Amino acid sequence: MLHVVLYEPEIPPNTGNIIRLCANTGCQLHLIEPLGFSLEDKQMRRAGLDYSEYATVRIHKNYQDFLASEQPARLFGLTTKGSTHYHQVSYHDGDYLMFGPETRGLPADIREGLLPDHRLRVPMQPESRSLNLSNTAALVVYEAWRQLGFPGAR
Ligand SMILES: C[S@@+](CC[C@H](N)C(=O)[O-])C[C@H]1O[C@@H](n2cnc3c(N)ncnc32)[C@H](O)[C@@H]1O
Repeated sequence: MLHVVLYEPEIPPNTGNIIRLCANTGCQLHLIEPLGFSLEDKQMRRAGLDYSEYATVRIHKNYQDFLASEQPARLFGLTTKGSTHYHQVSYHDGDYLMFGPETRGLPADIREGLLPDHRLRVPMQPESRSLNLSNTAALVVYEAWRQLGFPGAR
């Protein structure tokens, strides 16, 4: 199983999209607090998620708690400051794919704590600043799931 990690997400509809993405691709979703909203938020409810989709979500109090409880063997961080392109990685079952908050991205200390070749970037035009969080998650999750042979898909 692949794992998706949202570090301190801020915008409810992005997290709603990613909950659905994880439910559809069989990923475990980890949300690292503080969240910029409540999971009961009206905008989250508007995403129309059902109970089984929420079942993919695990909440962690902070990054240290996440590391201590999950002990990820391989943790990748998606960052506009990454040097490896996301499609050049050979993904493994059990990999963790972490994404930063919408307005700030992953903090420098967390980025720098990752192996340099685990800091992944999605190619963009030179003048572009960043992609939308949930679009980025969809690209990377589908690339990793594709490489694994779409396990569990029909
Ligand atoms: C809206 S972006 C954050 C923008 C922030 N100013 C930055 O430069 O990281 C939210 C998250 O989406 C992901 N993201 C967006 N565009 C990306 C790209 N081109 N390459 C890798 N990750 C990207 C990252 O995880 C980022 O933390």
